[in-house]
Amino acid sequence: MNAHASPSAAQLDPTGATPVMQQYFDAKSRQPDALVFFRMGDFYELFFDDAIRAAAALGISQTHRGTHNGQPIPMAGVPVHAAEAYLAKLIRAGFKVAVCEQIESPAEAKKRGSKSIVARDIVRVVTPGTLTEEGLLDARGANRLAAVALRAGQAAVASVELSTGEVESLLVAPSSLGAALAALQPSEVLVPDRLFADETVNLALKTAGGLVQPMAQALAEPSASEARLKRLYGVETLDGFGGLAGAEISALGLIAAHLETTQAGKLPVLSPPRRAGEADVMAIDPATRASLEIERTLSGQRDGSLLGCIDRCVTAPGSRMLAARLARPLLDPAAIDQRLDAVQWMLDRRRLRERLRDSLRKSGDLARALSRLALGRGGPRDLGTLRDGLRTGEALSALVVEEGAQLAPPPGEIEQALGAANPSLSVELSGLLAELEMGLGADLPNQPRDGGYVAPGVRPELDQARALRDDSRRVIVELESRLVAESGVPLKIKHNAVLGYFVETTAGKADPLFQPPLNATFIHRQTLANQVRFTTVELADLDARIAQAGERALAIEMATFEAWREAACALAAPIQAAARGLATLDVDSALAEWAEDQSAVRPSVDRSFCFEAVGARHPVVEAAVKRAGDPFTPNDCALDGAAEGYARLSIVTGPNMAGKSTFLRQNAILAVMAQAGCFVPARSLRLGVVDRLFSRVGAGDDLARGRSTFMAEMVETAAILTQATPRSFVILDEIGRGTATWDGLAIAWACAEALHGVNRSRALFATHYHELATLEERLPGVSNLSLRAKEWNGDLVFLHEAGPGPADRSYGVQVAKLAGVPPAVVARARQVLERLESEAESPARLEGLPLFASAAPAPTGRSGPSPVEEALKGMEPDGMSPREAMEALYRLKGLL
Ligand SMILES: Nc1ncnc2c1ncn2[C@@H]1O[C@H](COP(=O)(O)OP(=O)(O)OP(=O)(O)O)[C@@H](O)[C@H]1O
Repeated sequence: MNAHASPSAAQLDPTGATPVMQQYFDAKSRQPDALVFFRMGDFYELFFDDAIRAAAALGISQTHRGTHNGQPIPMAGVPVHAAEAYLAKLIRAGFKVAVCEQIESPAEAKKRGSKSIVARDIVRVVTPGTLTEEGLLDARGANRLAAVALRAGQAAVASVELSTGEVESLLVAPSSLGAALAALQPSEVLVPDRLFADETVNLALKTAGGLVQPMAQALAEPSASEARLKRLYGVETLDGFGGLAGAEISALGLIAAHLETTQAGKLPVLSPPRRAGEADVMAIDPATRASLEIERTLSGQRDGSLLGCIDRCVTAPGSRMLAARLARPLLDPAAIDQRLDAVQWMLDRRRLRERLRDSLRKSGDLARALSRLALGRGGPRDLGTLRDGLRTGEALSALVVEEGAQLAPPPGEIEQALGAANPSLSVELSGLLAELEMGLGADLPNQPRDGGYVAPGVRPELDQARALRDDSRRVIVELESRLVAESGVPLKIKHNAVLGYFVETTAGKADPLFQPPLNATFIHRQTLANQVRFTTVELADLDARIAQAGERALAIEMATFEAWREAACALAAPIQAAARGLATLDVDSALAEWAEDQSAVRPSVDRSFCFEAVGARHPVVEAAVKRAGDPFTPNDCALDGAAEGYARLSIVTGPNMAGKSTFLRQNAILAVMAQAGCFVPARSLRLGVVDRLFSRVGAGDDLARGRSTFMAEMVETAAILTQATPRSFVILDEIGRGTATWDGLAIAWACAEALHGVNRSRALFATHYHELATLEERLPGVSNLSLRAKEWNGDLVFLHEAGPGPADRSYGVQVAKLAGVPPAVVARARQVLERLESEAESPARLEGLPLFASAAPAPTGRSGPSPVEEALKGMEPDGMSPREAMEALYRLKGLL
């Protein structure tokens, strides 16, 4: 990562190292590609190459500690109490960190012999996908560890959200790997070596983002994977998970292997894998997802994305669930209706909704707290989060009853969520809640060893130890005044970690304490520049009693914590269900809140091929336009895949800046929102479910992958033309604009014809090639739409209104003027334009084109294979790179 001269410790010969460094070498050899955080007292130390790399990444100083084989050992360290912030920085910079802890106290080590050093072991390897700490996670964002595997022609994407214990497995066609991964937005992806070497998979991995971890091929082998998976879940057979396919077992097995190493044997509490099929969710490829800015803007921000705009959730788990819904809209109208019923119910009950949301605000992140507890990283504060979450669940059900809303049974989704979140319906959960309510004190520290969190009156032996400790402290105060009175010396009793309790006085006043008779009572301990410290037999005795009582109190607290922790982990499944219930109620009420605010309506989703939007708006652009004090113009859009009621494909024209892109995107976003179960910003929407959504809107250069703008555009267009179905919804913006005019027009023309006649998808096709408007007369399912602008006193006024018919002209020169292009250049452009327009041939020459060019060629009467078939025979798709495949496709097209 950084230039450095020191070799990695993993390559050094450990012979001759001190015993502590032997331990270090041993740890490093087990995690050669991770930075090793080696615990030494209050610091995590890094050595050799790790020290140099970490010091550079963290901006901390690097020093040396002793020598190894005659060379100074580079060292850098971070204090244990501040380690989390440093860890976060290293993980973000792309490092893995192995935490090597002292696993016994120095006193325990001494028992084995005076020369023994404390035992150390790697207790965890921190990677981006295995984070669970609050400080390291984005509260409103998911943090998924994914794995991909391929077996018997099927691909699987498995994922786990370790911080909540959710596991999922998805079986897809290998060509859909990219889309499936993009929907998950993993932080880390595990991939078997062999698959990593595959160019297409590699591309999909790069697009999805996250740290890619190649894994030994052997870890993905069937029997090894199965065994690991059984171990992870503690089951004898995987049958209970409902016939996992081979690829799924491999992918889940990779996750199990990774968790075994990184969690050093501590088992997380995981829910059984939730199976999702490609058939259940709308496929949205990575380019479409990015261009519609569903979860993030093109520059990677949540603010300004669709999610950022509509998210009114009051809890972080709610926001995560909403993000997951938008990432994967559903396909089944009945399932979509269930979600919409729940939003409608919340919308109809404003007062109840407000009270529910107030209550939910106090609920915290139940699932993440539970996960930390299960992994042994949790503390009393996490138990407090469990208590608050369960208490909220109880309060919500009570609220619903209070408001009389249970009289007519709530929709299934609400009823189920309320039931799961309500601990009073389960003896065990209500028992745990009662115990935590009673047992947890007011101050809840992060670490169990900080003590003070078990409430008084819960454990009599704890109360006794505390009383003894506190009583002794009172005796110390008395002792101080007594010693002052007896000695006549102004002294104080103080405490520190090294000496315990001691008597302190200033150097100038200390003399009498060294002289008889006082020296019989005061025993000298330490002389500093300005102070002298003593102890007395009585004080030493009290010190020991206080320390013992304190230790005893802490031991009782830690044992109590452990008992509660175990009780909570034993109830992992119902607690996770309660967490999901609370998140569901948050999402449903937040969507209702947003719908009320934005006058959004319930969409009607069915199995037709219709798309009928009336008075629709783009939620994000509308918000931006309104912030600037302007109104947003709603627009209608009607398409019919069956091309019966309306056209299947609309050619959208209009001047630059007229609102074409906004119009295209808003209709695609409406489909996403409706199928995700949200109300939509429109006066009405009727939608026949969309199986795949494609958007090719203004791609930039993809230099990282060595593609020009035009090449990137064509790759995306090729994907659409090969994958879009009659159920799909396609928006294409200015196809062909990145090349010579006539080439561009020709490509745009051919694509429109293919979409209309071959793919038969519902499509909006924005273009500046006005020649395409003539397609309306040539093809039965094509209509023209345009976004209007008018000239007013020589200036252009945008109406942002979509209406039937093509645009009359481009107004490009007027837009250039609006943009502040110097007047002389604008005037010259006008001259050139007039000249070109007068010379231009009429579109009549297009009339020579054959109708339905994309239809299959007529039979030639020849009996042998066609040139296309011949050429196809000679092709070896498995050995082709995507670019070669594209080129081959063009060659085939050329043969037609
Ligand atoms: N329906 C609308 N109501 C109000 N303002 C709108 C509307 N649609 C778009 N706008 C405004 O117009 C601006 C330009 O819109 P958009 O980018 O969609 O135009 P375009 O026709 O695609 O332009 P170009 O052809 O230059 O790409 C938007 O940023 C927004 O501010």
